[in-house]
Amino acid sequence: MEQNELYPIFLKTHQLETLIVGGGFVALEKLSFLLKSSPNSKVTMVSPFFRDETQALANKFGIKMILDNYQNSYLEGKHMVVATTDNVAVNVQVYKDCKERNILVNVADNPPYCDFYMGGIVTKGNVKIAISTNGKSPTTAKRLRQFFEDVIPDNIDDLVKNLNEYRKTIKGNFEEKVEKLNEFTKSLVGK
Ligand SMILES: C[C@@]1(CC(=O)O)C2=NC(=C\c3[nH]c(c(CCC(=O)O)c3CC(=O)O)Cc3[nH]c(c(CC(=O)O)c3CCC(=O)O)/C=C3\N/C(=C\2)[C@@H](CCC(=O)O)[C@]3(C)CC(=O)O)/[C@H]1CCC(=O)O
Ligand SMILES: NC(=O)c1ccc[n+]([C@@H]2O[C@H](COP(=O)([O-])OP(=O)(O)OC[C@H]3O[C@@H](n4cnc5c(N)ncnc54)[C@H](O)[C@@H]3O)[C@@H](O)[C@H]2O)c1
Repeated sequence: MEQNELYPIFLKTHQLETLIVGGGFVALEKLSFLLKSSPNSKVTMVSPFFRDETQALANKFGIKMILDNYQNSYLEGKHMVVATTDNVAVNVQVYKDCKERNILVNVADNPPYCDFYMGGIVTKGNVKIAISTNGKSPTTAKRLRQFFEDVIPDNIDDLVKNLNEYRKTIKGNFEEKVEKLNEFTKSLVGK
């Protein structure tokens, strides 16, 4: 069976500078999911035109808006870039400019021009699950996200917090602590 070899990482987007190029429907979708998961993300958007819905969301979250065509100078200081324009040549240029500068880049909805994919994301308190179909079916990623949002109990966060407290009370060296935490939680996976 074909395997998904992507490596998920959980970015502290409030410590990173993100640029979204374009201000239309796709920009709105990518911005919405970014902010849903990470409301304190530091985002700049550059586009000669912003749709009203994009503008409204951006205002709510204090996103920096630049009314201009993309230029490579806007990449300065950016760690991560998402290109969403309706101009293929511009998106490819963004991709090339980012590669030259070692900036992580995602040309939305265009897998060959992505260093990373956006995923389906489920958040319950401190617990977060990211879902990828290896770029094969975003619809499946969305449906799985909805499924897990439904079946994972909201109080999963209580378990995490309780274990965090319990962990502080355990005496002994690292190995003894790990053993106790594993013993305490083994019923969760029926082992
Ligand atoms: C998960 C999610 C996150 C997000 O957007 O933040 C996401 N797409 C979502 C929805 C969605 N996107 C599209 C549809 C319409 C149905 C369809 O076409 O399937 C739907 C479903 C809907 O809207 O119902 C259109 C589409 N998307 C891509 C292509 C190109 C292609 O597949 O080749 C096309 C066709 C374009 C065309 O026709 O030209 C590609 C990508 N979309 C990805 C992410 C990356 C792979 C993730 C993975 O590994 O699974 C990847 C590779 C790159 C990227 O963009 O990062 C978000 C769900 C969030 C949620 O609900 O939780
Ligand atoms: N909307 C969808 O669900 C969808 C699905 C699949 C593919 N696509 C494709 O994705 C692309 C974008 O779609 P959309 O619906 O967001 O289009 P859109 O018209 O809503 O938005 C395009 C945005 O790109 C901006 N733009 C154009 N040239 C630019 C430049 N030089 N620099 C910066 N910004 C620039 C425009 O100002 C506009 O804000 C299209 O090529 C479309 O075919 C869209």
